[in-house]
Parts: sequence; C-alpha cells; structure tokens
Amino acid sequence: MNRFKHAGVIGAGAWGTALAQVCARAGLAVTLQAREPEVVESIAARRENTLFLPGVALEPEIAAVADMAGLSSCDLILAVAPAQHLRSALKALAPHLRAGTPVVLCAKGVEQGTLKLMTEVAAETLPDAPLAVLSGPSFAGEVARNLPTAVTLACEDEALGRAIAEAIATPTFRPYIAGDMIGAEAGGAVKNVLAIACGIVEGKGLGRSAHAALITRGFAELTRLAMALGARAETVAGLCGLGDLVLTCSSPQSRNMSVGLALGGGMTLTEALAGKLSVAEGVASAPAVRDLATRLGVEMPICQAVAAILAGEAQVDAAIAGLLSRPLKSEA
Ligand SMILES: NC(=O)C1=CN([C@@H]2O[C@H](COP(=O)(O)OP(=O)(O)OC[C@H]3O[C@@H](n4cnc5c(N)ncnc54)[C@H](O)[C@@H]3O)[C@@H](O)[C@H]2O)C=CC1
Ligand SMILES: O=C(CO)COP(=O)(O)O
Repeated sequence: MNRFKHAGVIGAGAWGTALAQVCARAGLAVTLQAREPEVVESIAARRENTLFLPGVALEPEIAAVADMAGLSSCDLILAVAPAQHLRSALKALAPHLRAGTPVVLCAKGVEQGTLKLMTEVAAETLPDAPLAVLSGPSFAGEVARNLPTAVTLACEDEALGRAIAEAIATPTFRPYIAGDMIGAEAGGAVKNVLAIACGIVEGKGLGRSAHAALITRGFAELTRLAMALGARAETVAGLCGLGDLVLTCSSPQSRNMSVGLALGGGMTLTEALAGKLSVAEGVASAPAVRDLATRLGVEMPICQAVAAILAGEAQVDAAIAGLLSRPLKSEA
C-alpha cells in the first residue's frame, strides 16, 4: 500500500511538470506550485504547461496553484525550483509544510556564495523535514512522454527512501534506492558544468576522441570533488553521476550542452542565453563548483576552465590550449 497520497511539486518548470506527471501516473493526487500565473492558467484551462513543457497533455490528477499554501495538505513534497532559487522557495514553503512531511530535492546545482549543496540549503531552511535527493539521467520531455527512465533516489533513512521510491515508481519510471545523498547531488551539480565543456568541444568540432576524453576526465573531476565532500564512489558511478554525465554530454536536448555548443560556435554567453526562459544550471554552478574545489583542495581543471570562459576571464581557444598543455601525469 502506498504510504503517500498527495504529492506537492514546487516549481512548474519542465522538470517539475514532468515529475508531476510521474506522480500522477503513480496514483498520487498532485498539486503543482507554479511561480508564473500564466502557467497556473494554462494548466487549468488547457491541461498543458505552455511555457515550460508545451505539447504534453497533463494528467487529470494534476492541479496547479500559485501559492505555497496550496501545498499544506500534501504528505510528500518534491522541490524542483532551480538551485539558485531553492532557498527562497523552501522558506516560502516552511509555514505550510506539515510536520514530518518528506522533501525530495530535485534541483541540480551548488548555491552561489554559500557554496552549499541542496541538502545543506534544505537543512537550514527546513531543519525538521526528512530529506531525500532525486537525480539521474532524465530529460523532462522524455519523462513526461512516458519514455523509460531510471534515476537515483537517495535518502539516509533507507525505509523512507524505499517508501518514496515505491510511491513514485511507474512501469516506465524506475528509481534505484541509495543511502548517499551527497553523492547523488554532487554528481548532478558537476555534470552540468561538464556538459557545457562537452558542448564547447562539439561546437568547435574537436571530434569524438576529444569528446570521449572530456567525459572520462570530467568524470574523474566529478568523482574527486564528490569524494572530498564525503560521497561514496559507487554512488557517483551510478545513474546520478556517470549516467547523468553521459546523457547530458551527449545530446543537444541538454540546455547545458546547448550553451556550450553556442560558445564553441563563437557566440558570447549573453548571446547564448538570449531569450531563454529555461535554466542551464551549469552556468550558475560553475563558479560555485570552482570555488568549492579550491576550498577543498581538489583539482578540477575542466570545471575551472568552464568557469573562466563563462566569467569572460578566458577565451575558448586559450582555455582548450591550456588544458591540452598541462603537464603529463598519471591517469589515476
Ligand atoms: N529539464 C530537465 O530535463 C531536468 C531538469 N532538472 C533540474 O530541475 C531544476 C529545475 O529545472 P527545470 O524544471 O528544467 O526548469 P525550466 O528551465 O524548465 O524552468 C525554469 C524554472 O525556473 C523557475 N524560476 C525562474 N526564476 C525564478 C525565481 N526567481 N525564483 C524561483 N523560481 C524561478 C521558473 O518558475 C521555472 O520553474 C534544475 O535544477 C534542473 O537542473 C533535473 C532533471 C531534468
Ligand atoms: O539534468 C538533466 C538530464 O538529466 C537535464 O539537463 P539540462 O538541464 O542540461 O537540459
């Protein structure tokens, strides 16, 4: 029997809307909180999120609300506001959260300034809420259309992790349970920065060999940072780390990779982001990942190069030349 009955989803971007679909298909009542009035209106009037997930017919169980108060009767919350807005979203949720309601963190990023992971932000804003992390290779459009997807559902409380996974699983959406929340969230945050690098490699036409080298050396960086943060190696080798890195570095469907493609093709960052409503988390997380690596003494040359390019401190060609001319070293 499902322990949960009513899911509340914070953030009606593409991923929040896709996860609302998953929860509805899993048999839960769903309330989707949207920041934009036009999203609430389009879901109520047309059963479609015309702004962030156009062309997908939404399940009848999904009700959209503007106010966090609309989530007060939920017994499970999925927090899907972008990483840089998670703190303000959870603060707004706090007065309406029922005691003991688990909060599943679904954003992929590191908070700028504080350099905190999403679990740290949530622990500060909702100190009493049980937390879990959902992360893995999952394009919103594919999940919303019911294509097969597997993700990591990480929770320190194994029984709670299992209960959440059972509540949201469907025949096509398969959460694998893990105990390591830090590994799950570190993988998702760093892969977005690496996807920008992969886009640059593609945009510059540097070839499949360079692409494979970048994914592999990028994974080494991701693993080093995650381990320094306290993650377990097997978590980052799973869906939320390696799996998501492979997906995001391999398809222009990725918003992060698309930004890299544009930069590699000669656009400025401003041109690459112009007119985009959707979030490319790696752009905001790159400087935070770089600063976190510096603080922890972790070598992350690819992420550092991406951060420098995005900040206008390095040109693309010079950054590539800098990476290729690093002293030869042991692979391990
Ligand atoms: N789209 C995807 O395929 C996937 C996205 N994610 C992650 O989910 C998170 C949300 O991304 P998407 O749903 O794709 O977003 P999106 O790019 O589709 O939409 C932008 C979102 O940002 C919100 N937003 C904009 N300004 C804001 C502000 N000032 N305060 C609060 N919210 C604001 C909008 O309301 C909207 O929900 C990100 O961390 C992303 O990395 C994770 C897995 C898949
Ligand atoms: O996280 C994602 C896939 O797992 C989505 O990637 P983008 O945000 O780069 O589109």
